Amino acid sequence: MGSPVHRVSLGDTWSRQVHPDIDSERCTPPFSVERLTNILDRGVQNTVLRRKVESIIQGDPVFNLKDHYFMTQDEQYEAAVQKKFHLEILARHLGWSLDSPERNYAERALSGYANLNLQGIAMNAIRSLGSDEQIAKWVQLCKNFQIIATYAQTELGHGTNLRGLETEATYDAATQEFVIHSPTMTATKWWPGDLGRSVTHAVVLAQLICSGVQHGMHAFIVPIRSLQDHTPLPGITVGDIGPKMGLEPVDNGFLRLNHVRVPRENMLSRFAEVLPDGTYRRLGTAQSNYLAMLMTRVWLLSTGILPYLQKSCVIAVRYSVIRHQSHLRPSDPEAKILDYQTQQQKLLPQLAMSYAFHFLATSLLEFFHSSFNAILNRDFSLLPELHALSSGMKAMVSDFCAQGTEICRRACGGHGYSKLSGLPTLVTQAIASCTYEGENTVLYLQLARFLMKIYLQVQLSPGSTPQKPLPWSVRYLATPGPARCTAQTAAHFLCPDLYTTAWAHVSFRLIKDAVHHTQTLMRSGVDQHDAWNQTAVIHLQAAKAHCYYITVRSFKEAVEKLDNEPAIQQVLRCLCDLYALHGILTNSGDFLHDGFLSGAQVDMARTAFLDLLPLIRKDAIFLTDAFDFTDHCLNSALGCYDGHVYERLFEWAKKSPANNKENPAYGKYIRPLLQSWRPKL
Ligand SMILES: CCCCCCCCCCCCCCCC(=O)SCCNC(=O)CCNC(=O)[C@H](O)C(C)(C)COP(=O)(O)OP(=O)(O)OC[C@H]1O[C@@H](n2cnc3c(N)ncnc32)[C@H](O)[C@@H]1OP(=O)(O)O
Ligand SMILES: Cc1cc2nc3c(=O)[nH]c(=O)nc-3n(C[C@H](O)[C@H](O)[C@H](O)COP(=O)(O)OP(=O)(O)OC[C@H]3O[C@@H](n4cnc5c(N)ncnc54)[C@H](O)[C@@H]3O)c2cc1C
Repeated sequence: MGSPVHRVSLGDTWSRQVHPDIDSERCTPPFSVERLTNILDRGVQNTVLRRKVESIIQGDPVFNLKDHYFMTQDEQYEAAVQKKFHLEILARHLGWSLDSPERNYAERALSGYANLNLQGIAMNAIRSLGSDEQIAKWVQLCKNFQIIATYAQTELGHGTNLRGLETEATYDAATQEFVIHSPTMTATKWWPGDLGRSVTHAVVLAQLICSGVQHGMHAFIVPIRSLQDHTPLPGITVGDIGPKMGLEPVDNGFLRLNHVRVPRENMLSRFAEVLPDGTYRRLGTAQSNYLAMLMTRVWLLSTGILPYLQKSCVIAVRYSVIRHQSHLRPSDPEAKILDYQTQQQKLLPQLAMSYAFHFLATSLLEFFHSSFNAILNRDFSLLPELHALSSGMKAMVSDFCAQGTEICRRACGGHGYSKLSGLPTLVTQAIASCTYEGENTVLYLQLARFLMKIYLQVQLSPGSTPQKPLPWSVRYLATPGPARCTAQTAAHFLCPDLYTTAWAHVSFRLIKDAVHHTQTLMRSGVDQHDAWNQTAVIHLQAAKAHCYYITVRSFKEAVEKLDNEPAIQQVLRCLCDLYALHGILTNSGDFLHDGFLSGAQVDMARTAFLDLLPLIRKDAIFLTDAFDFTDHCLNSALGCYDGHVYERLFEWAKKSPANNKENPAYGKYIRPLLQSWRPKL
């Protein structure tokens, strides 16, 4: 086991002793939690390094998070910049370069509490859209924090429809400059993170116009604020967009550009360039400039989105073995709430999802890394699949993480509503990820469009070997499986091949149905675009099923690779079973629709699912400990490693400014109100 001292980090006196209710859960680990942590970290050396970095972070008073929940938005913003600044100084001192593992671990430990993260997304844009010279120049400036940048694409009027963006970049051959301009109110850039009060530069996405001809969305590096005194530069109107649902430390901003001139070299030109005389040369495809979003979507899955669900699981599961409420049997002492089947049914599928998405994000990242260099060298053959898959997976993971964090929050009853639990912050962070970096419905529909194309391609040449092999994620569309599920007992549903086949079947059928509906409409004379719109809900359902199938398959394959870790393989197998069956049960209509499953088989699947709950329940604390989040990073009164929920909640509440100053409302209103009746008493 890893040293608990590493995890018990808040320095509270009672932390030295772990609460007996959580201690007893950790008595006899059936597998090595430490090994599982190493697997999640992708190597023991990474675990060692991560912990070293986390100890440095949590030992430094500037990174203390204790007062965070009592801060105003303004204070949270300032504290988040302070942390970023301090991290930068520390990193220079310790030699942690911006892309180093140490730096990533430090960011993970401070996730949500330090800002200026759009610097990373702007760098993604420069790395994917810039020429080698531009990368060398601008990435270096960003890395050194000589400039602070954001990615400014979304406008007041358009976020999804990128062809509708109104910001203009008109080339002036006389001066060899672009004139960047917001021609209308709705062209105002709206939402970019760190823009409101912090950045000096923005990667601005604008419609390129050369000699009166529009060439679509291109990226331009635009200075926003003076590097001397941080005042907005001439022609720039910039500010904060005001209060939001969450993400208080981030200053999301607006930006209006009034004929701002930037040199020709500031257009990112890997996939398109403008020659000095104004000649436009396209070097990629019309969508090449969308590459920055694709890269960020893949990157965000494991760094920015999944941790919200994992942390929520840690907090809710730990709390659920401390919290006692009511009695399982009248004569028994009050039960731990995690012993109620309904509590297990809420939390354990979320835990299973946390693992499923970890392996999914890992395989997507590997796919991305293996194809990125080819794309940069203008080999776009893998791009359609990568775009479709990353769009669908970003939508699915953020959707489920948003639902899952909220399920965890509600599973903690009243205390889950307290910000001190950490859960409300995690919920609002996860919810934001359903919208940013592509609104989820829109992203699912991108995947659906790809699936329809592949399906039609397969149908055109049924049985024959296609000229080039189908992309790996959709190969199952060429080989439909059995029309009926063969399961005859509940135990049969614990077979990974059986439930993976079931998911492939449902996904295949929904894609087929969606395409069939679209084509029927088109054959009846409905125009192609209307037909798509009138069947979009069905296509959406198909895309979701495909995503579920891919997740089940990647989880199954990841577990199969763990042959040399039989104990861990066994527990992860249970989680994989639970994940697949939970999906079947919550979408049972789709499996019953064409008789693939009978009602009796759904009952069997439910029995298998319910039987898994107590098995996983006994390992639940180990499975959450394995994520190895420090108490500092969880920043939750409910979720600390030591289980001292009530003491911590009480101590933290006592620190509230409301308890430490005179009540201004008393003198002004409460006393006069109470006293207004006095003469009559
Ligand atoms: C370490 C710890 C750190 C912690 C760290 C946490 C930090 C937490 C910070 C959070 C930070 C948030 C940061 C948010 C930052 C923003 O939110 S930035 C703004 C992001 N905005 C978006 O994502 C907009 C989403 N929308 C889109 O991308 C486009 O509208 C769509 C959906 C792709 C559609 O575009 P369109 O031009 O209408 O294209 P469309 O006609 O649908 O498609 C044309 C063809 O191009 C293809 N295509 C479209 N896109 C692509 C593409 N990318 N590649 C290839 N082909 C493509 C289509 O498949 C289609 O192919 P065919 O079917 O024709 O063969
Ligand atoms: C917290 C946060 C941070 C952000 N950070 C940044 C940033 O740093 N930089 C940046 O540039 N942007 C940023 N954004 C903006 C974000 O990327 C956009 O909000 C997002 O892409 C969605 O665009 P939209 O707001 O225009 O929504 P819309 O596209 O207007 O969506 C509204 C509704 O219309 C539906 N809809 C739209 N188009 C279609 C369609 N074709 N088919 C079917 N339904 C459709 C959607 O499904 C949705 O239900 C951020 C947003 C948030 C919330």
